[in-house]
Amino acid sequence: MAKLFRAVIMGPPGSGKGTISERIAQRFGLTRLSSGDFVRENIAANTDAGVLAKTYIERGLLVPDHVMTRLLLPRLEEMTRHSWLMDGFPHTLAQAKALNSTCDLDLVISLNIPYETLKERLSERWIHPASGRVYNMGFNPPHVQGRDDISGEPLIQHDDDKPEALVARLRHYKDVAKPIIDLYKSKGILHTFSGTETDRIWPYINSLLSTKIPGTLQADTQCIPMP
Ligand SMILES: Nc1ncnc2c1ncn2[C@H]1C[C@H](O)[C@@H](COP(=O)(O)OP(=O)(O)OP(=O)(O)O)O1
Ligand SMILES: Nc1nc2c(ncn2[C@@H]2O[C@H](COP(=O)(O)OP(=O)(O)O)[C@@H](O)[C@H]2O)c(=O)[nH]1
Repeated sequence: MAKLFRAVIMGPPGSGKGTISERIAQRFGLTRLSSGDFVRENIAANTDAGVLAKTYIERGLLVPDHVMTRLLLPRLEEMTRHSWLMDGFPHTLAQAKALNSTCDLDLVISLNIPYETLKERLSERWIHPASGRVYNMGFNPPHVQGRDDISGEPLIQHDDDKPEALVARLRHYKDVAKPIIDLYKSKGILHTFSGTETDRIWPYINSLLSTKIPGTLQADTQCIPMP
């Protein structure tokens, strides 16, 4: 039986992880997994891990590694018959190691986007908080200004996306991502894409994945449950 395909997309805030993973999911039929969506779902469902995660998010903090792995790894273990692409996890080396002992990743996409571009994009990013749908007033504006296309509900901007918060977020990303990137590089599965426009990067990602994915989507290799 063909092998399953498991991939991770990494990059600083605003680098296009959400936008590109949506395109990959549509084009290749992978299940798109987003750590932010998992966190929001668990908070909404009041699970133990969700209640705990909320106490950090409310203070503008990242969710600690042990809570994130408790949230995510069981979901991955359920995905035994799916190929997937993960956005937002791992965010730390500890998370990368936990993921490593659960699944063999086939490929990691790392997006390398200049700071000025990130700043511009994030200042124009608007979000529908309930669904996580992302808009950009220049690049992919909503049909009706300030409203989500599907629900019609109001869009919001994250305080985090303001330029004054961005410098610190990017510095933090560089620090935490370096050892993860080194780890994936040493495994030979890292592919880095640089540029200022998603539409120009996309053809390269598309052709890379076309060489890696064909016929790989219906296998039943398994994620091994963590001890
Ligand atoms: N891997 C993770 N480790 C710790 N906390 C996480 C992780 N993934 C998500 N979270 C938490 C902290 C985030 O502020 C929150 C929402 O996640 P997410 O929607 O990915 O954030 P974001 O939209 O600010 O990221 P980005 O700007 O990179 O798109 O969930
Ligand atoms: N102008 C412009 N905006 C883009 C481009 N690619 C993505 N965006 C927008 O930039 C913002 C950040 O993209 P997103 O996919 O959310 O990045 P993430 O934070 O890495 O998940 C969103 O508002 C996107 O709609 C691009 O090529 N040009």
